[in-house]
Amino acid sequence: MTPAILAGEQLSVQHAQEVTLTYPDFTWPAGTQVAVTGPSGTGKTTFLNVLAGLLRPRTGRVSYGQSVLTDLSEGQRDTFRRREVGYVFQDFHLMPGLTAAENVELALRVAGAAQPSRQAREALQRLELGHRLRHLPAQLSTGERQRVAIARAVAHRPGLLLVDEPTAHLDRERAAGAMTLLRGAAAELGATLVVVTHDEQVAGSLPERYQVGQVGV
Ligand SMILES: Nc1ncnc2c1ncn2[C@@H]1O[C@H](COP(=O)(O)OP(=O)(O)OP(=O)(O)O)[C@@H](O)[C@H]1O
Repeated sequence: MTPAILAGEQLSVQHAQEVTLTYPDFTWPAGTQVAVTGPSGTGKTTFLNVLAGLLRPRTGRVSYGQSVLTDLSEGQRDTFRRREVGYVFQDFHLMPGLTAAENVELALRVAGAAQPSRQAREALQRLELGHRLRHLPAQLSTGERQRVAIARAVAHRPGLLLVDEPTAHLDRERAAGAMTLLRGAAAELGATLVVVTHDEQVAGSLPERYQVGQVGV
């Protein structure tokens, strides 16, 4: 994939009649690594979902290179997400009935990868999970499950890596390790890394910060 400038302007999202979330404008060159911070409930996860094309904002536009994400049809946004986006969910969202390798392979197939099973194996090996390929998520530690989720998110070489609360389930040492992995993976791809976090230490480990916090009614 070709990493590209990610930009947003005049963004707001309405979830329900009474909740309107507004976002500051941003322009992030390819390869930017940014922490999204702000009080609970101000719309950080919602923001990631807009960037992923999972959610259409009420107002404003998001562009990624030449594509205006907010102008795309739902089908086009699905294609964008499968090809350009790697998303590490807070609770990982691994398929419980699939092994570690199958979880990564499935994402690669969906992204149209040429050799999904070899690429899945290699992605897991790079994250030091070569000895866990045939394990089910329930047979893995929390840190290992997270590494599978990271492998799944980066294996198709996305230009945009979105991560929700990567350290929520980890102790301090593992949290630092997870951030090193994510930053290294993004740097290797030249991808933009957007990390939602409550953890000041995590936020401080990233060079840029995007503060979310205005809730309108
Ligand atoms: N699908 C939805 N339908 C209605 N309201 C929603 C929906 N998703 C989120 N909200 C509301 O939108 C607001 C922002 O939610 P969001 O999860 O994006 O915030 P957050 O900053 O990530 O929160 P936290 O830090 O607690 O995880 C909250 O008030 C939430 O209740």
